[in-house]
Amino acid sequence: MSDVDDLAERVEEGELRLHELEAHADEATAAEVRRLLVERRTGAALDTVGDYAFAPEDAVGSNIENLVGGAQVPMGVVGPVRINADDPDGAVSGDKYLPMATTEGALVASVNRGCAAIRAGGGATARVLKNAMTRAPVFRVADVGEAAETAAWVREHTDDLAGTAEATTSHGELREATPYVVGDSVFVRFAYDTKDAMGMNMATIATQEAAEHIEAETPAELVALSGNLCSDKKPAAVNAVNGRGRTVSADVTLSRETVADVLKTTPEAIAEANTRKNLVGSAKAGSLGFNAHAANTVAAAFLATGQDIAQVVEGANAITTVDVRDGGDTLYASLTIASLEVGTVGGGTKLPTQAEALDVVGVRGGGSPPGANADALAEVITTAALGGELSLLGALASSHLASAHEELGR
Ligand SMILES: CC(C)(COP(=O)([O-])OP(=O)([O-])OC[C@H]1O[C@@H](n2cnc3c(N)ncnc32)[C@H](O)[C@@H]1OP(=O)([O-])[O-])[C@@H](O)C(=O)NCCC(=O)NCCSC(=O)C[C@@](C)(O)CC(=O)[O-]
Ligand SMILES: NC(=O)C1=CN([C@@H]2O[C@H](COP(=O)(O)OP(=O)(O)OC[C@H]3O[C@@H](n4cnc5c(N)ncnc54)[C@H](OP(=O)(O)O)[C@@H]3O)[C@@H](O)[C@H]2O)C=CC1
Repeated sequence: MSDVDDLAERVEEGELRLHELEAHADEATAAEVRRLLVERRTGAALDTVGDYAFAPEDAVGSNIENLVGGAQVPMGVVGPVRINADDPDGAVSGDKYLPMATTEGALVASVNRGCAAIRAGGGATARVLKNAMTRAPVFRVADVGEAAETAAWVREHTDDLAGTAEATTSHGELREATPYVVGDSVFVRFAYDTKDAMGMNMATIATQEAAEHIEAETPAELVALSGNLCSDKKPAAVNAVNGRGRTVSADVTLSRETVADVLKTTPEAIAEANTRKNLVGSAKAGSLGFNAHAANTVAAAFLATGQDIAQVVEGANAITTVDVRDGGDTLYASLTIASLEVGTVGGGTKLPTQAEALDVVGVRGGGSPPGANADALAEVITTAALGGELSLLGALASSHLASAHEELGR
């Protein structure tokens, strides 16, 4: 009997649990045993799932549990994204390609068209305006008096809390610790500069120590290390207003000719579509996203480059503005993403296809100075997403959305 059959039988007999296989076999064999068992129990064939390119030992223990194989998503590329041309003040300058992984036909073509328009306009300007990954524990106190006492202590001891939190990391820096009181609950929203890491593990580990410091010095007792005022992976106005991860803005000015040649419409039609759709429509919908589809570029770039895909929720907190200028000769457009949570170290960024995708952008690993690579990635994603906004607004304004998806998307 092979190792695989023997281990599968031990699981069937209840001697081993599915997640205990790595204690008895290497990671590749453990995954093979799981595929066999899942195939037997469900009738599914997992031949393609089992045909994956990463080394299982690189993923098990840091990226995945109960590994069975790999999910493959087609990857395309857009660009070049022309950004901060001859402008040394941005985190990135020049022409960059951006890999995008998606199954939505017409998406890459659309973002690519927007990038062509941006190039024709001489390129976009982009800036990271804030870098603040947050974690907000919730504490229990007896009453409002104790809550006020705790909040005051936090406000007066931010430097002490920074010392405690930063002892857990050689890269993270505590920027803010903002208390919020709701009756007998106290929340403290810790915000860190996490350099090139997206920073959720880093911030969580640092905040555990800081929370224990608060418990030692105040009447507060920790209830939950994440009290949802962070706010991670849930739609939340706090992120849209205060930012989370990188807050990034990009803008471009296009000539009337470029709008006509590349986007097949006029500046006025794009501006009207933006106002009625992205502003009025979003307001009527009660949306946090005053944009057309920023999440499309964010999600596809996140999948390609090893980001935490659930944080597309925050990446959709974006506002698109459009303005007809110079008496109708030009179209000004901007996209501001309030909470774009990206890293070039940590998480999924070390896996092979993801690392290669980061190489395409030129931002694999730690930057010089630390934080520079994640800032650059944030600027490139935001600029490409601005291209996506221009292209979709153009398609809507010229009634090309349905036909484009008939042709490329089904
Ligand atoms: C499909 C296009 C781009 C055609 O657009 P077009 O203007 O007919 O294309 P073109 O052949 O004239 O080419 C113009 C440029 O587009 C790019 N381009 C053109 N074709 C390709 C291609 N095959 N592959 C790669 N790039 C392509 C390329 O950059 C090209 O320039 P060139 O390089 O040739 O100098 C256009 O009609 C379009 O963008 N439509 C909109 C589609 C779109 O934005 N879909 C997004 C997803 S919709 C969604 O998920 C969200 C939604 C809609 O529900 C949100 C909401 O509620 O609004
Ligand atoms: N714990 C949680 O609550 C949550 C976790 N996640 C997951 O967290 C992971 C991402 O967390 P994250 O903290 O980014 O990654 P990691 O946990 O992988 O940690 C990254 C570490 O890399 C080190 N590092 C080396 N070079 C640099 C550099 N140039 N800049 C910054 N750090 C550097 C830092 O170590 P050092 O700190 O020692 O300096 C840093 O803590 C993802 O897998 C995500 O899915 C997502 C949501 C919530």
